[in-house]
Amino acid sequence: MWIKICANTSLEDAQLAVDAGANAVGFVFAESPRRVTRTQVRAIAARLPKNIEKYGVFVHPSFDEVADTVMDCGLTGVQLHTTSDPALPLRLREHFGDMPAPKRLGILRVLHYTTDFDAQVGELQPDHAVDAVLIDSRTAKAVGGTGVAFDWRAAQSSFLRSAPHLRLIVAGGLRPENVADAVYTLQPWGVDVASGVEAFPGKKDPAKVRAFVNAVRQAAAEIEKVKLPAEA
Ligand SMILES: O=C(O)c1ccccc1N[C@@H]1O[C@H](COP(=O)(O)O)[C@@H](O)[C@H]1O
Repeated sequence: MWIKICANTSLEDAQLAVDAGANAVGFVFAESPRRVTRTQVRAIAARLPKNIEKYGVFVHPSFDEVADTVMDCGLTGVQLHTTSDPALPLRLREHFGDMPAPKRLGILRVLHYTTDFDAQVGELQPDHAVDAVLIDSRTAKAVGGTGVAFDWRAAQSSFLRSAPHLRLIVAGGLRPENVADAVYTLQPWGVDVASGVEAFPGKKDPAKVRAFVNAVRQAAAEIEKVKLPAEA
């Protein structure tokens, strides 16, 4: 299972995620207590292993903002929250190329789990520009980094009904104590966490980061064990 530890603000925290066994680290370029600058991320990303995926998180970004930041910071992926331009993923895919990993720019489109989830999935452009859909919660104040979980049980049937063809990444209010339950309930392709592994906003807690990754790996292994040979 793919694991991203998001909203890192220092090399120490990003390296902690790498050492704990995460597949990807993320950096928030949007309004947030965890916001970082391009200068910071360029310096951090250059010191991380080549094989760790490095995602930039953007809210309502322009094409130029995303494309310039990818090049400037050496990002390998982007996470697009609430964009008013539905064609943005396709424009980015055309710009960066439709090659296979590891050269491919990862594009994650964020949807919020609300009662109109099915409609949101229906509005996704069927252009194959998006590699995975990240399902998050939102509050009146924030579109990400909320620390609030959505109703996984209710979401499960929506996912099966409207998004069985999509790679799903679950986010929103995940913590070391509840992530296994989310994995068992939703059986996603990946998980993502920001505030749930922090000591305080903008600073990761090493014990929480390790416990989170271990809990996901263990839950994913349990799921594999009960799969029929044909499904595995
Ligand atoms: O982390 C933030 O502050 C943030 C701000 C604006 C957009 C996205 C943000 N983070 C993303 O939010 C989700 C879940 O966060 P949490 O685990 O509930 O705190 C995650 O995908 C982060 O990438």
